Amino acid sequence: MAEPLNGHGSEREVVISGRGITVGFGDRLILENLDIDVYRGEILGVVGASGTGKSVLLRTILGLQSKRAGSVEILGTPYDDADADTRASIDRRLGVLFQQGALFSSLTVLQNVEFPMREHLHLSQRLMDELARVKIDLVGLAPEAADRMPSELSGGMIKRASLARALAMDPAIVFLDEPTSGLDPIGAAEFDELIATLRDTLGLTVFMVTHDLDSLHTVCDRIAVLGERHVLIEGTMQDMLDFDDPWVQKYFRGVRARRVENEV
Ligand SMILES: Nc1ncnc2c1ncn2[C@@H]1O[C@H](COP(=O)(O)OP(=O)(O)OP(=O)(O)O)[C@@H](O)[C@H]1O
Repeated sequence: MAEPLNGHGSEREVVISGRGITVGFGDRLILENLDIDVYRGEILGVVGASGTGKSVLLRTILGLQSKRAGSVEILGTPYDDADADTRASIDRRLGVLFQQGALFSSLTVLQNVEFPMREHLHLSQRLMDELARVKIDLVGLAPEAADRMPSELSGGMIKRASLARALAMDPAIVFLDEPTSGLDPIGAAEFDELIATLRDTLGLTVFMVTHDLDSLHTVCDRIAVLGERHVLIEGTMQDMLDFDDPWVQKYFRGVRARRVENEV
């Protein structure tokens, strides 16, 4: 297995460990005997053809999708068999940004960011407001955005607001499902930059499902490719380029990939 590229993951402390993960729907197996490790402080990009099970894997790690076999350990604790209290304390260390942003449309940005705090913490309204405004600032939104409704936000602002909510509980690990989808290239590059900055400043570990070759080139320390119901290969971008598999070659060395390579 490849070393993470940057110093953050050099101790190679595993913060997510999935072993033998098998998930199916009816008679269709999506993931079979899949192993995956995520190291503290790294940004792992999870890629694969459409329908290979990237979102299913993310949901399975989070315990939102039941599996037929396998185990998941998060932050050194077995997650599957954990009692409710242990599970809740792990959940508090995880932040999630789902594919569609998934903000509550009837709540302001501030109220959306406060939502997880309300669920998990017992804080005064004033303190929650203060903390939520810090998160809103952290993701690069103007203070006025706090009082806006999601319908009044651009796509990029929705992603940032969703990220602020994912950061509400000061998570150790953030899961991002296609965070740059629907953003224009400039918005996507800015979001990538934000993710890298947050990783550097907050020491986050990031598990990012993405189709975005720019993101893979610019912010991901390691990449895991899903295919044939398991992780086909994991490693650095160079490992991807050297890997002898038709889909991997086409994906990382295709026309779009060459354009990205020339630009970064
Ligand atoms: N709840 C479900 N019931 C039945 N099938 C499902 C369910 N969830 C996912 N699937 C199927 O599992 C497969 C993998 O889905 P998943 O959303 O994980 O793909 P993906 O790799 O994230 O794809 P994309 O890149 O298009 O988002 C798909 O064929 C999908 O139809």
